[in-house]
Amino acid sequence: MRISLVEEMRDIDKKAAETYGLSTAVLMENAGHRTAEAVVELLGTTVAGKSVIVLAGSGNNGGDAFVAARHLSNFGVRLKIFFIGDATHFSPATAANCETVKKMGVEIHELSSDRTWDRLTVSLRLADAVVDGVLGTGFSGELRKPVLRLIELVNGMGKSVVSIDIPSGVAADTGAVSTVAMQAAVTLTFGLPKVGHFLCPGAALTGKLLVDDIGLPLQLLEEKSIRQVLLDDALATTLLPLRPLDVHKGSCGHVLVVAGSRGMTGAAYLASLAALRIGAGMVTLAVPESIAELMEMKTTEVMTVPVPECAPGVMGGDEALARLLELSEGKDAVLIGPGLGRLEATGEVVRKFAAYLEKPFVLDADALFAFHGHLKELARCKQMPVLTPHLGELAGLLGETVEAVRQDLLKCVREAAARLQSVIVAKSECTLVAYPNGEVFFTTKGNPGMATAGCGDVLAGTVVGLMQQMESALAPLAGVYLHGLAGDLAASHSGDGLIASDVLAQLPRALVNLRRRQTGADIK
Ligand SMILES: NC(=O)C1=CN([C@@H]2O[C@H](COP(=O)(O)OP(=O)(O)OC[C@H]3O[C@@H](n4cnc5c(N)ncnc54)[C@H](O)[C@@H]3O)[C@@H](O)[C@H]2O)[C@@H](O)CC1
Ligand SMILES: [K+]
Repeated sequence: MRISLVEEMRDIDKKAAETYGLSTAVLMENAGHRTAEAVVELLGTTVAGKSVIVLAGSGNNGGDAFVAARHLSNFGVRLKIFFIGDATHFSPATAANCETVKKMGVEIHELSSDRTWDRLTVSLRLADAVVDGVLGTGFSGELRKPVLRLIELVNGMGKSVVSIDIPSGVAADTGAVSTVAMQAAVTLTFGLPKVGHFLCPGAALTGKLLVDDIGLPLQLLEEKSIRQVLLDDALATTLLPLRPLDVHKGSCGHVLVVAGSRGMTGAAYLASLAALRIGAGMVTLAVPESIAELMEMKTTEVMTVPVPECAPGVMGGDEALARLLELSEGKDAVLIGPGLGRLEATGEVVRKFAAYLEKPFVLDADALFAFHGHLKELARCKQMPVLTPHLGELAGLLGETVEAVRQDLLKCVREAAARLQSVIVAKSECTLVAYPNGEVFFTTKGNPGMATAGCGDVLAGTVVGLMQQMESALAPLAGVYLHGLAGDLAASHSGDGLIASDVLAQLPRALVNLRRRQTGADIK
């Protein structure tokens, strides 16, 4: 499924009317009807006699709310509509639907006097649910004062809110909130989900997201010019080919992991084991020579190779580079970075090694730090690098603050992927995988418990471990999906106390889960 920006959704609506003869009135009818059904689903089957407050603004989001009110009234719900805005701005479809509910005798109050605000406060206390049709995708800028007051009032009541299209006050293109926004229990969106449903704070305000096509032609919803794609189960199932019967350890990929320093052996362990656990045939782990023996003891299936040091327990210097170049011969994919340390002598080796590589490789953690102030070198790499930064690392790499990066994360990663000619895996509540051609994949797998040391090392190892098993450019997608799935499986036991080793341990089960989906076998 694609994820749309506001302009793209407007374009779909326009084409629906001009090319397919589908009027706004028809789409609004479907949107409002489905909203009423979503309220019924929330309240349970016996809605007759239940009390619902419908909040309507003067845009088409309000028009959807008037339609929903008509259907809810027909279902026997006790209903009050509170209107905020300027009725002279109604579109013809919104005006017509407002007139219809008025003629049906549904109570409509305009929030223009203290008395109506008082009435709303009392009605909200008694309400079983609230329908939020105040602002949809047409909202921009700072909330106007009366709307801000309304949203604060509703949020303060703690009622179950069904938001139409998007929680009022959330910017649909970014998920940003300027002051406040409605806290929804359920959001019912139309045509395609919007970017703001997936990125925080919008994602946290959306509640359960339902997507309804409201009858829009599939051709419009699958328009290739929409470059945001949801990495859902259906898409993930197509990525990783089944393991051939005559496979051998050489054909599944021999991976080189360049990682670790004194005090950071865990990162090297987690990344190298993750590559094996996701199905790579062999893993060679290159670590600073003084910790090599320790790593030998720590790992069983991983082969350990010592690399010359520039400081105690830290790899670096010309000899280290020579060793890495030699080690990369015959390997299928390379991961550089977890726990390497941030000495300049190490960074120099990382940059020179990356520039030399002509095979798929991942740069993570300290290898990303090595490129601070050297962005042009990234763009000049012979092989397109895969970068796996968390938002702090991404901000550091781009010389921005985390707040600036978060402000419009989609735009930021999309531009960075093009500028750095790299695949960027931006780890967040919704990990984004951005390609230099402008395509960005969103994943909702994973959970807040995974915000813990070492999970990034597991992800980097997962991605590199997949690179020889599939088209290497798609490995970040399969890797992010399987790592998120493993995290969800681990969270079902460990919850917020989850640690990176739990995720590592669940990688094979995530893989089994994916295989069952691919082969149609029962999923447990
Ligand atoms: N064909 C279509 O265009 C369809 C649109 N639909 C609905 O239409 C919505 C989009 O409708 P509109 O483009 O009319 O926009 P909205 O209804 O989202 O919002 C426009 C209204 O918001 C007010 N507003 C904007 N910024 C504000 C601010 N900072 N503070 C306070 N008020 C502000 C404007 O004054 C205007 O009244 C969608 O979200 C969806 O709910 C659905 O009916 C399905 C079909
Ligand atoms: K809304």
